[in-house]
Amino acid sequence: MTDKTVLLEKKLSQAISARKTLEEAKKTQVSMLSDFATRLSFSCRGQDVALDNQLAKFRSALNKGMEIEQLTPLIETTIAQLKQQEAVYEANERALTTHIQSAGKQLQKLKGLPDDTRRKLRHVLDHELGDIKAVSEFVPLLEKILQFYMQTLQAKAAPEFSSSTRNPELAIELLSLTNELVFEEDVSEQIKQIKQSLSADDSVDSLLDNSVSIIRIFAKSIARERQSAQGFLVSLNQTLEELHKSIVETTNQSKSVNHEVSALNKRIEEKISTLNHQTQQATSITELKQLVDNELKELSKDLIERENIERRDKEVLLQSFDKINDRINLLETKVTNYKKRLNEQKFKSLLDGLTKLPNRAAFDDRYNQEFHLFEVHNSDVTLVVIDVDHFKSINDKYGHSAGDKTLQVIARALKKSIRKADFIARYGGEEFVLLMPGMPLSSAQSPLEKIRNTVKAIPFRFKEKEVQITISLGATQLKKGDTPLTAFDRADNALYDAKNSGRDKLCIRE
Ligand SMILES: Nc1nc2c(ncn2[C@@H]2O[C@H](COP(=O)(O)OP(=O)(O)OP(=O)(O)O)[C@@H](O)[C@H]2O)c(=O)[nH]1
Repeated sequence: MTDKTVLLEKKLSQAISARKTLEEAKKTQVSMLSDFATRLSFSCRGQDVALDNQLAKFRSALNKGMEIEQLTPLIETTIAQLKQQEAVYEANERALTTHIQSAGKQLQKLKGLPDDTRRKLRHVLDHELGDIKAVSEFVPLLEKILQFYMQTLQAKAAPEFSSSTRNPELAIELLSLTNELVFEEDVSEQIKQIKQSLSADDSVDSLLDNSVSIIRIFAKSIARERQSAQGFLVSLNQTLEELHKSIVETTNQSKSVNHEVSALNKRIEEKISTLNHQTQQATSITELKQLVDNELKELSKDLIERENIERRDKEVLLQSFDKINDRINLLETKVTNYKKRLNEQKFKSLLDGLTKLPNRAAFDDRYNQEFHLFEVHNSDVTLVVIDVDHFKSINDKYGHSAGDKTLQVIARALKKSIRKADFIARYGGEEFVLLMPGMPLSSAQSPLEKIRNTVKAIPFRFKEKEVQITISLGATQLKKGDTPLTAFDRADNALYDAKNSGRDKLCIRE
């Protein structure tokens, strides 16, 4: 073997080996490509039956290892089919957007859609829907809209007032209304039970029951009050009529007696004048004596008769006066009784006469209820005792009525400075108490400081002098283990702290 042959052989062997490597590489590439195409075709499966069949043919051709020339027509048909499918996709996407838009708009029109849901829905329709770039992005969006539908359906399906729905604000309002009303003694037990029930159970069902009971009691009490007022007026009228009759009778009696007496007087006068005339005509003492004797007898008869008439008249008059007196006394008793009843009602009333704020009795009632609620719900309740500083000196310097006016102005300012849920009362003298349900002590400090400054800023003017009046406040929060008394004492001690540290201050005791 020549050197040339050896070289040729070596080159041939190298060429064969290179070709093998190339073929192997191509085989791997084709296999990878075919695998990729197969997987891709699988992921498109289920979109369209014709496309599915076409892709199945393509996969089988790849698996059989068909040559590219054989695959080409298959690929071309598949591409055409895919293009068609793409157009269908785009149309579907547009239709989906339109459907979601219109479903969302319908949902927006529904009543009872919760506010938060309405806001989120608007965001989905106005922003998120426009940002969609692939069909798959519709899925979370649709999930969201489905949730909105469910929330709306739930809100609609729930009865507006489920019997177990709770409404503590309404319970408190009913309690304070019940406190402000004045009820008769015989329903006090019933009212007590209603108040207890309002404190213990603030479900709508129980509130409705209690409201109906209160209205019933109130309607009954109004009817009774009206009946009693009517009865009083009828009996007043009757007594006045009887009085009038007695007076008319007495006047008539007096008139007729007067008439009789003046006729008698006339007769007496005539007799005296006749006697006078006859005495002048008499010629002898015996005749005169006889004449005077006779006339005097007649005269004394007339005088006795007049005396009798006058005595009788006096008796009748006295009787009549007694009758009138009795009637007037009766009238007086009736008016006094009625006045007493009105006064009792006023006394029982829970408003303080001077400041028109709830009084101490009203506070005690409310405080006990609030305490009970605190024990049941363990809610935050702040209790504040407020006292006007150096109030005695206002009385001393500017008079008691200036003091009264000051209390009225401060009471009005306090009332205006608190929340609707708060309860303020005049506890006595120059002392006020404030209950702040649902308010933790830590949050109460800022509004209480505001109240202090509001009172301080009131421009009082006495005897042409500007006077600044301040208040001291002691606050605490009801806590576990408290009794109404211990909590109140704590607030009172906080007030002493404020007084002892210079007044015009808010002090707290936890
Ligand atoms: N004008 C008026 N004065 C009242 C009324 N009720 C209580 N007072 C007076 O309020 C004063 C309260 O005085 P004190 O309790 O000594 O307290 P203070 O003088 O305000 O002093 P500090 O509380 O220590 O700042 C007393 O003089 C009472 O007579 C009221 O309804 N009208």
